[in-house]
Amino acid sequence: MKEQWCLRVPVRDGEAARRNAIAEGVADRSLRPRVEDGYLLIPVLFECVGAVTAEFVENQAVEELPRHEQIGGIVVLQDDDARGAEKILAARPSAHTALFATSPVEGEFRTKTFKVLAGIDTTETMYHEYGRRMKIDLTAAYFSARLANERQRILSQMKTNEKILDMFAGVGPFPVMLGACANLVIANDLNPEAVLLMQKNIRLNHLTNVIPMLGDAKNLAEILSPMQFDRIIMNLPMDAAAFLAAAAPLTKPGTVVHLYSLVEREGEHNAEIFRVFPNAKVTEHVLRSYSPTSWHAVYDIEVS
Ligand SMILES: C[S@@+](CC[C@H](N)C(=O)[O-])C[C@H]1O[C@@H](n2cnc3c(N)ncnc32)[C@H](O)[C@@H]1O
Repeated sequence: MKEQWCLRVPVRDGEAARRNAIAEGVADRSLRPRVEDGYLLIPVLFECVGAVTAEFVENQAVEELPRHEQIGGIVVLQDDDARGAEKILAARPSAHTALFATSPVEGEFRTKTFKVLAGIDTTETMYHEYGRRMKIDLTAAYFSARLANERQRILSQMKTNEKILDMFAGVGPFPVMLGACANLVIANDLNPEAVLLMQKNIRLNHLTNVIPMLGDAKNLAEILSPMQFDRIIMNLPMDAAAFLAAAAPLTKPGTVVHLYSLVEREGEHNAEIFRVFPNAKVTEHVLRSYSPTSWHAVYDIEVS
């Protein structure tokens, strides 16, 4: 068994990690895990090497490593720490590159710049999420693995034959994840690089009902009317509420709009939501804290 084809986790976390790897579809079940020097080596399918999800990695024991997030084969460190980066790559056989973000998320395309701290000089990787594969390029287009659970929550709410619009689709994580259960997904983004990656991701996942679109969300009603959608995803956390009026003509009674936003108080967007959708049923969920005074929230807006 080649060690670089295995996940290496402390034995005490081994059973949970093995179960996760099987659930994620990355474990090679034809090979038996084995113990070596206090670690459990879990064989990984060849096509999944370098591509385990951030969520999976967060479940592993990482206390002795510098803080980092793993997206496919890339680890992103919180600090500009080249020695720490080498340590992480040595401990994470599934990772090929360690990066440090040299800018915040910025610009219309919500991208970051990165410095390579260790490993292969690339910002591209293959990311796996609940059995789906996605090509990611962290400098070319926005991507975050942190909404993986949120995508499953939406999937679990879907009824059969839904028509879905994703107004800010990026490289397509929501469309790819929801596509197999939908009748049709229209997936729009302003960033041409994101749309190119999204096209690849649609193909990679053999979806024939997801239509990628390059455009400004503010023009979607004009282009897509008289279509009406069962579900609309609005994931532009700094500004999505400003696009509610643009989404409104594409809704009907019963449409559910999922509006993602960074907020500093509960109900921050209620006034805007009720102005555009009077009598809507609105539920707000906290997804995660973003800073000591703000958090990432999703508003589920059921149009009446
Ligand atoms: C926070 S990212 C979300 C991407 C994707 N939904 C995800 O979860 O990974 C926001 C996306 O909106 C796109 N965007 C920004 N302004 C836009 C606009 N006016 N019309 C369409 N897309 C826009 C950006 O290019 C970016 O890909």
